[in-house]
Amino acid sequence: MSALRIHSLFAGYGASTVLRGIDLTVEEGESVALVGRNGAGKSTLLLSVFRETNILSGEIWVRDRRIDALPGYTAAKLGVAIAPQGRRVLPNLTVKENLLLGRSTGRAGHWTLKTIYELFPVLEERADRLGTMLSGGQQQMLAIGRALMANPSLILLDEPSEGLSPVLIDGLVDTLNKIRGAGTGVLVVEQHLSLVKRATDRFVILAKGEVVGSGTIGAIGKPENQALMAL
Ligand SMILES: Nc1ncnc2c1ncn2[C@@H]1O[C@H](COP(=O)(O)OP(=O)(O)OP(=O)(O)O)[C@@H](O)[C@H]1O
Repeated sequence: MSALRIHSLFAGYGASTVLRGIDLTVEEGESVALVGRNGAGKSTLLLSVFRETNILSGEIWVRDRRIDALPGYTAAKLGVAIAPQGRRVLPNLTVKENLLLGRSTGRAGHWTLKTIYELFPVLEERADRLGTMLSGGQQQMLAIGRALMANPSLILLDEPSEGLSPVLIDGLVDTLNKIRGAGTGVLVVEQHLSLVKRATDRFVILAKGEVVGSGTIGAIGKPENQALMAL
């Protein structure tokens, strides 16, 4: 059974339609990169899973449940977590409190404070500091850690490398591979092709709200795919 299946999805904001007939599937434990230019609709697609957009038609399934007409939190209840773009660390909470917040919507499983601290030791060192006192890279770790605390079967990551230095991007590659190794599915919006090449199985290219290409990750550098990514 697929972790996520989106079929012929049309969605947008208010009167504007952004996504035009999207088909996309992520299998259990699979790691998929969603690529394409700014404004292609990648974030809109992730947000649609939580009904934070205006869904016009089409279907969204999480495993065997169709959720496109159910409340936005349904995806979370069924085991999908999101680390949204811009990190959204809660300003008045400590690092530890931010992490525990992630657990409140989730299930039991591999990811606990202990395993998150093993993944990101710096978060344990700074557990009692306010989340907003962390550096950009550390806030990114916190956002990912908070999403993992829900023990999702699928995690959606929106541009996790945004603002990270090359060294931190290497760390992010390791993190994504550890998440995959723990059996958690990944759908990651990402512009850094060097990152997705090292940490995902497959790619899907979005342009102007449509899927225009896809393939196994080894083919992402082919000229025809580069051309589709520039559309
Ligand atoms: N809250 C919103 N209200 C209205 N339009 C929006 C909103 N958010 C995004 N859009 C529009 O939807 C389109 C797709 O944006 P989206 O953020 O999904 O693209 P993206 O592929 O994630 O690109 P980026 O990398 O820039 O985030 C753009 O034209 C954008 O201006």
